[in-house]
Amino acid sequence: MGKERIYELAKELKVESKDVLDVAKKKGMSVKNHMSSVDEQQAKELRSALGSKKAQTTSTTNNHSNNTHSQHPVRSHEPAKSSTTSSQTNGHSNQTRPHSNNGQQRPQNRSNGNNNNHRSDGQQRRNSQSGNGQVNNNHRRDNSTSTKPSTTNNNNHRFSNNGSQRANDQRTNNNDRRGQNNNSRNNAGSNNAGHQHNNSNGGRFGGSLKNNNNSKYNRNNNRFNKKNKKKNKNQRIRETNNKPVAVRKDRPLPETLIYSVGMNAQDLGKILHREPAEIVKKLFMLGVMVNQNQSLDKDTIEILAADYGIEAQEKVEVDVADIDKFFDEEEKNTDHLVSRPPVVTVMGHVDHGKTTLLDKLRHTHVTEGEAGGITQAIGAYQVKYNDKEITFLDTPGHAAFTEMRARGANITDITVLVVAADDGVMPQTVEAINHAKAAGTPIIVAVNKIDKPGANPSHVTEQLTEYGLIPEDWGGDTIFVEISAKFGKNLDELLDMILLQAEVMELKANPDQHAAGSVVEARLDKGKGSVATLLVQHGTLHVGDPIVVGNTYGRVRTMTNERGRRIKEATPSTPIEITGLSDVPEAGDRFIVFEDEKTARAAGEERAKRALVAERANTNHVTLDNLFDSLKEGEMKSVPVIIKADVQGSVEALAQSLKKIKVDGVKVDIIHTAVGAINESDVTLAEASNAIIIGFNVRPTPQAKSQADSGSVDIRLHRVIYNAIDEVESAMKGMLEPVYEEQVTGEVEVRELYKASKVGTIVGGMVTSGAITRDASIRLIRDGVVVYEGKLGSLKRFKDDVKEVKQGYELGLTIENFNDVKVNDVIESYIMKEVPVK
Ligand SMILES: Nc1nc2c(ncn2[C@@H]2O[C@H](COP(=O)(O)OP(=O)(O)OP(=O)(O)O)[C@@H](O)[C@H]2O)c(=O)[nH]1
Repeated sequence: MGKERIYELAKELKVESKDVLDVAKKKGMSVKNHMSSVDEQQAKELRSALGSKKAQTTSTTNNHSNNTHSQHPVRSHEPAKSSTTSSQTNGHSNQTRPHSNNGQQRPQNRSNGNNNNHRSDGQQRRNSQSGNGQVNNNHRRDNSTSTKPSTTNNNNHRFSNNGSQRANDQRTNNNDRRGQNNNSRNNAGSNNAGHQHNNSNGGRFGGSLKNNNNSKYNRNNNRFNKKNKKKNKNQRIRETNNKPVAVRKDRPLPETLIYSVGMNAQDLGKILHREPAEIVKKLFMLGVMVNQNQSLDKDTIEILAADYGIEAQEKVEVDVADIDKFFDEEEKNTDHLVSRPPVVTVMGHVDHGKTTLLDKLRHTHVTEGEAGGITQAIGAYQVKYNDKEITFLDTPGHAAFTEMRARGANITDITVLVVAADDGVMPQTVEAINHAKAAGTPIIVAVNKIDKPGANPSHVTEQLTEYGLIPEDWGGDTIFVEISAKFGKNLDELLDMILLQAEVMELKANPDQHAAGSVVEARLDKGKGSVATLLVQHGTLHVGDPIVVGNTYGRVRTMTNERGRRIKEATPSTPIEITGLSDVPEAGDRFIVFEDEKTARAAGEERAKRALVAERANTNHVTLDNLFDSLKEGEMKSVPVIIKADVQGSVEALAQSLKKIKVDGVKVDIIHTAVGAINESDVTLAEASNAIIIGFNVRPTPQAKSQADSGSVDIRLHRVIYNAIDEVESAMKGMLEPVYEEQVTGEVEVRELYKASKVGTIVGGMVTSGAITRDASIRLIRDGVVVYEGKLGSLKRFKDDVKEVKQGYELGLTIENFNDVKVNDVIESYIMKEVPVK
């Protein structure tokens, strides 16, 4: 217990500070003014001296006006904090116990850590024995009793009151609102008292308690009173009764604090049902100095939780943008598995007959009821054979499509390797084998063009054994089918083999889940917007499904099969063309169906944002590490190229291939790529950037063509990707500055020297190797050291000027602007020769 100031005592005892000072001085205490302080013992003395005086005055007043608004507060409050020795005090305590024990008061007491609780328990029991009437009586009696017990009581009063006052002051300082809360809490205490004593001046009792608090607790109450001084007391009591009680502090802590990293004290306060200020304070005690809005890290939050004695658990944030994760989840979903058609990719070398085979199958083995339908080039289609479906992916077959094909192989179950029987294994045949092997897909070899006169199927088989593809007849396990795609020979056998292989593989999927799959290709259609060919790999895709495809999203607006027929749903292994996406996805992108469009949108937008960030991060920033490269790049020439193609897949493939062209000193700079015809804006862009436009399977619009002609923009149209690449490559080579290489042509040994006043030193010598020419550059070498580099002044054989002197012949020569030649020097002649670009 600390010291107390005179004015505080005066306030408490409701007397003038002067009176307290006087008494103190009389008692020999060293006090000067109202700010002087006295110790605990002295305060006790003063209280008893002044308190008894005061009490006498009060009791007199009470006798006069027992039922009026008297000075109840002082006395009615005092016993609340008192322990008792006399029966009167007991009575008094009993009636006041409910205040301290009721509602808000209890936790406050607990937090104050005083002894009242212990006492009040016992007292409560006694109180209940005496009953309400008794309480009231006690109370009434007490109102008029002497204040004798207050001597002892005051100690306790001080004890408990100091505690609460300290807490209260602190709160008031921290937060004004808190101070008010305390008021309301105190008021709540009085409210309860009010309820209990309603029949016998309970209202006044309640009010008095409040007043008591006001006088002792803090300025807030005074302020509150000032504000309301015009209102009468009853009104005030009513208001007090209606005031919402701040219950926050008393709400229990959650069992587990579920948090996210980066939460601040305010966020945590909400979860913990605690004031943010309390959390800030707690953190301060734990050595973390933060304000309410500062983000907290994982460790801090966990320490805080531990300090509160509760578990902490980090909230698992679901990254909706991670569609690969969702895809994997759908893939792992193995409920209700049913057989699905195999997905087949046809690969092989250029012109070996892939397209012919796919076209033939497409036209001969169409799904029932759809015969005669217009076949769309959607990059994938299904054929029906023996009541079973097979899905064929029409992936572009050129080596330049490597990347896409590698992606395609991921969705492929079986690879059909087409090898022309008249041509045998070629580079892209090997490449296709490697891709299929890398993807782990079984290979069925279709030896094609067996109808051709020069066909040699067994040679093909032999060649393929080198790559591990050994037919069953030869002890291997690879299926070989000899076909003629052009004439449809053995195509049924090929389909049989595919189905057989599929059966062995037990291909299954669950059609009862959200659809997931991959993009086969995508394009921008003038009328329909983004059009994507998707292959459903898991689940069933429905019209209206909210979907995220790569970095785009949307709702499946329309769904058509390869024959342009509208369908409502697509089961596993079905290729379909959909519209309704926000943007054009890329071939090989994955798609996932979401529960609702909002999440799909959020995921799609987030993915697009991340892709943009990644792309930006990829653009070269100069760092110390790449500074040298950048400087070198500064010397590089670039060929700006605009790529327009019919489908996204071709755009990608062409772009990738062009980027891969290696010509030292020149690089391809792809400034724009898009799907669709070459339009005026492409030409404008090309004009501005001095770019070449490469059109793959597309044509320029008439306006674009005339604009290009007048602006002399180079538009190159191709249908074969190789040609496009070749063309760009040669353009790049043509751009290079010629590279020259020194070539030593001959050597002359200096044997004699003649000095001529007009021409300087004349060298007589012999060509020891090669030949020396008049226009060659020369180097004078003495003892292995180059002494001079320059040009010849003259070259003679005997007296005649000559253009060249060959090995073994003597000559005479002069060196331009140089005479310091010595016998035995060697003159080396050389030329700079242009080196062809590799
Ligand atoms: N005689 C004969 N010719 C065939 C056969 N299959 C394909 N051809 C021909 O071979 C040529 C190339 O066939 P495509 O189907 O275009 O070959 P591809 O492998 O698709 O070629 P790219 O698309 O350029 O990679 C065409 O002229 C076809 O008519 C066949 O079984 N027999």
